[in-house]
Amino acid sequence: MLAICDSSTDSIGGKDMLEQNLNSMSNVTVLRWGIISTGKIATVFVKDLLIDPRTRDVHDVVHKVVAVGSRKVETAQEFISANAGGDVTIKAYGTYEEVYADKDVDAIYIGTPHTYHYINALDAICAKKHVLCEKPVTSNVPELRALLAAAKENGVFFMEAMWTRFQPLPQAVIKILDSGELGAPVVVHADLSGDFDIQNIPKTHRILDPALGGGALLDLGPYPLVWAIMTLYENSLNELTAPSNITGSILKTPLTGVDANTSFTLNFPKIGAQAVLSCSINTVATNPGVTIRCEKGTIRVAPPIYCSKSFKVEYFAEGNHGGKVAREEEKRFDYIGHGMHFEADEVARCIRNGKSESALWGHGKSLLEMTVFDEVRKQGGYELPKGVEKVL
Ligand SMILES: NC(=O)C1=CN([C@@H]2O[C@H](COP(=O)(O)OP(=O)(O)OC[C@H]3O[C@@H](n4cnc5c(N)ncnc54)[C@H](OP(=O)(O)O)[C@@H]3O)[C@@H](O)[C@H]2O)C=CC1
Ligand SMILES: O=C1OC[C@@H](O)[C@H](O)[C@H]1O
Repeated sequence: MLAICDSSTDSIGGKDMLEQNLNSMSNVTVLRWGIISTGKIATVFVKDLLIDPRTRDVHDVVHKVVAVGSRKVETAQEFISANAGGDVTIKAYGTYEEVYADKDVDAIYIGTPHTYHYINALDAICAKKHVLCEKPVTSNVPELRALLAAAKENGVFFMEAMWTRFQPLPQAVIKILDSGELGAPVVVHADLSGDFDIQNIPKTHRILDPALGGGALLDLGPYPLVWAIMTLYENSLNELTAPSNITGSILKTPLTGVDANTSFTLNFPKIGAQAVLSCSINTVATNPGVTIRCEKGTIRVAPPIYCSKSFKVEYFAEGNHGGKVAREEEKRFDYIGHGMHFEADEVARCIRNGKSESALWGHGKSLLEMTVFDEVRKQGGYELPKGVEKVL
């Protein structure tokens, strides 16, 4: 299982430079990953995993890709050549099952389309592998509950890949809110939209195909929602009190019937705050992508809200209720890589520490997310085709 190395051990296999250099590092946890699927986001994830953590000033964990599974072995081989420098120590498999069964794999990353997350994660969990599963974690709440029960039964770590939660910018925003300098939050607006050129892409594209959970809500909705969760649900004044009165409105595209434009709201009565959220697949994102309106000022987060690199804070003049800005600050963030390594580091640390879930993005927050999506789909009349949801 997980290898914990100190300077006196040679228990890490492989011959690449990074591993050889590990001999000079002490107490480093090496997490050995199996990658499920070879699509767009799996590519980004693997590239981030393979950045030498020391260049990111991370010295306690190291990620090693040991296996890649695809529906075709040739695709897995091409993926390794293109994204892992053709590393011959990485095993290419033509089925996902072989990755789950591989004894060298500690943790599985799942990057398949939404409606496959449940079955892929369940198979991995049943093979007693730890799991990091792309967002949205499942198609609905019952699927997620079944996965959480399976993870508990098999004693494995499970996390939705909500990478935004682990990035430095949101942590800085949360710190400002928690400092109380801006007073309590009142309204949070967040949007993630993307122009997917839906009139011209094939109807089988995952963003349009209802069988793959297509549409804006399940693909883009997790990001406005994570901002609401981070700023309102997690707000120290709210004490993790669940939102009430979830509303949702869906405008479907006649192309395939998936939601092209969705807006949804959540009330947080304990702190008197509301989240107003939206997502679209046929227009570009708003700028700012997130606006956090507080009693004494406003935070504006630049798009893309899933890995924003800057935000502005406006501080209102003392005693001014008209919103006159007395002071404005801009904060910028930069880091090596795309930003998925932060969540991978969290997985490695949680597993090293024997945790079943992350304290930052744990099971309860994924459950809240899926509860919101189920409710919004219900109110908006968006049903997935029969048989797509594996647990109802
Ligand atoms: N965190 C983030 O920023 C992002 C997350 N995502 C999430 O990741 C997931 C995948 O998105 P993305 O990488 O863009 O998707 P892609 O279509 O690019 O890749 C999906 C991969 O899943 C595998 N797959 C298995 N079954 C199917 C099927 N029936 N149809 C199509 N592909 C299948 C394929 O890999 P193979 O052929 O090797 O088996 C395919 O390459 C989604 O759930 C999405 O929400 C997506 C983009 C960004
Ligand atoms: O997670 C995501 O973030 C970026 C989007 O372009 C993508 O479709 C989505 O899956």
